[in-house]
Amino acid sequence: MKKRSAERALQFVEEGSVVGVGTGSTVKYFIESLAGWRDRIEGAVSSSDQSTALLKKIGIPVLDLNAAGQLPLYVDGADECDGHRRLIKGGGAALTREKIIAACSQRFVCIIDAAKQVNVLGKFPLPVEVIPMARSHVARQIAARGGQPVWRDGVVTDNGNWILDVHNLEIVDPVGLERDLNQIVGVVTVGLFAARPADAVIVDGEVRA
Ligand SMILES: O=C(CO)[C@H](O)[C@H](O)COP(=O)(O)O
Repeated sequence: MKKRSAERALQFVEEGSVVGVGTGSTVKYFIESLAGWRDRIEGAVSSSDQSTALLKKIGIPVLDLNAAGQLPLYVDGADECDGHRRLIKGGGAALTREKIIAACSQRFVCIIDAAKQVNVLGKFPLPVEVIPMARSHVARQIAARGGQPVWRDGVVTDNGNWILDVHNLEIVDPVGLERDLNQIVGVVTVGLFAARPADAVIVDGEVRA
């Protein structure tokens, strides 16, 4: 189902464009299908070292976002998706670059399988990227808000930071929580994509606008 969603996303790719590419096992299928478009796109902007390596392997030029400017399309997976196309992302620890590329893209197409769909976000632990020296401070602030932060020990993001996975959250106000957690000193990025949700979601190969 992940592969079907990934392949369907090709219909959004524009001839001669630069494509924003996310991270994860679903995106891996998208990158594989993008191989057929190698000569029809200018290149890709990648959200992680992992995706960069895969893109280069199939001969797609990886461009710097600052040089590429605004992108017509960003394709990425998600860990959870609600009925308003709001997402939890960051299971692969690439949330910061993913959020930056999403912010720079006209259309964000999210590719998932049906198991990722939820009514209320929060069953999947919410990833929060933190500056290493602020880990305990951020954890205390999150605990004071009722969350249960767990350090993803041993994981260092592509930006050299650490991840806290926050359990026990029933996220009834995703935009409010995203804004609130963003205010905590030491937080780099919250894995809630609510203020800027996806524009379209492909579930099991079916487009849901
Ligand atoms: O946010 C992500 C990486 O940071 C991924 O999109 C998310 O974890 C989904 O991954 P997968 O497609 O492997 O299920």
